Amino acid sequence: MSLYCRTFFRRKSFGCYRLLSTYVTKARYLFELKEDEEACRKAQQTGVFYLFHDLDPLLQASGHRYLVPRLSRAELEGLLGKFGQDSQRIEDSVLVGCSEQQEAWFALDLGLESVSASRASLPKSEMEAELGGSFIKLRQALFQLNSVDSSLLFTAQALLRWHDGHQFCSKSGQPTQKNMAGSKRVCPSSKIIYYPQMAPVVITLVSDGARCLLARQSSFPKGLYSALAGFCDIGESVEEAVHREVAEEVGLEVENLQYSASQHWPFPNSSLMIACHATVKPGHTEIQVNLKELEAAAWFSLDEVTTALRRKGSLALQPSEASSLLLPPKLAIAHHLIKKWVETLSCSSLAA
Ligand SMILES: NC(=O)C1=CN([C@@H]2O[C@H](COP(=O)(O)OP(=O)(O)OC[C@H]3O[C@@H](n4cnc5c(N)ncnc54)[C@H](OP(=O)(O)O)[C@@H]3O)[C@@H](O)[C@H]2O)C=CC1
Ligand SMILES: [Mg+2]
Repeated sequence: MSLYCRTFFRRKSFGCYRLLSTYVTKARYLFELKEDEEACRKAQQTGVFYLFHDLDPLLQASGHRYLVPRLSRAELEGLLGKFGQDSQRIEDSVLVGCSEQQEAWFALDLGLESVSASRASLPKSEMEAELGGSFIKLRQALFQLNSVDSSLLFTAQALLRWHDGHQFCSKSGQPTQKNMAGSKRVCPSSKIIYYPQMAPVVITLVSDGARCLLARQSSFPKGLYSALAGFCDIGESVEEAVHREVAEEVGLEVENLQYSASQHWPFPNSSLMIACHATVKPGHTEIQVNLKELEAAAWFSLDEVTTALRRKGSLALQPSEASSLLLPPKLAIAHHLIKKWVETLSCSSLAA
């Protein structure tokens, strides 16, 4: 019995430690798969595979929802055989997680061409017919997926996209090689190791104590307003990025920064969203919108925001509501920032 299994069973007998020990066991197993090529190759024999085609995940419609099918190794080999591919192609997969029982989960894109290994894109519609599903844009499928599936597919897509864009070393120009798990790429010539990257982005909900500041870009759906967001510049701390972005976008100075939460966000590439609350200095609330960045920005009252939060299916409005304020969907961290602000303000006004 391996060290990991022993830990799992010993801790399992103490009910309250079960969750922690399962989590630790999984984390250590995934670490092992990233570090040990043979262990990862072995895990590919018993693991399951999520399929993508040109970064679009394979989904199956079930009523108004989408299910995310997974293929066993044998099913995947059978599929590849039908398209004249051997099982070597499975080594293009990237590790995206594992179950509590240490079944490893991989993602494999059969639509992207691998330049260095000269692997061709497999025909999309023939594969869909074979698999009884469709490769659908993740943005389009987002609202029909449950949160666990969407988070897994976000991760898988981000990792596959990163590998697709890093097939060559930027110093030597030579092809880079993926490790088995897909947690890095190495250039055999320059010896440079490349790791998957995320761009840090700060997102801030600014309040003046009674109202919150929301803004929109011209690309947003009509009526949609969100918190202020912006990419961190190189060399900046999160605090510096928040101060700069708010100043750049709406011409205000903020104080009382409070970290709230974070989120991986896949659009347009991989970002790490760092969400904060902040307030403006008393009396300094006049907005000066930077029209190069935003279409509009305004202060919204607790009532206006509460009403908008209550609105169901917020991105599909009735004609009578066409001029109403719309807020970001639940899966966006901006939604949670706004909801938290409403809850905090509502509690403090009740207590007063
Ligand atoms: N999950 C959520 O709740 C929310 C997520 N977001 C996300 O936050 C991100 C930032 O928001 P946004 O207001 O657009 O950002 P910014 O205010 O920083 O403006 C975007 C511009 O920054 C430049 N830029 C600088 N660094 C990067 C980089 N690493 N990647 C891409 N562009 C960069 C680009 O300009 P140029 O191309 O001209 O060089 C881009 O057009 C977006 O990806 C957006 O999807 C935003 C709001 C809510
Ligand atoms: Mg911005």
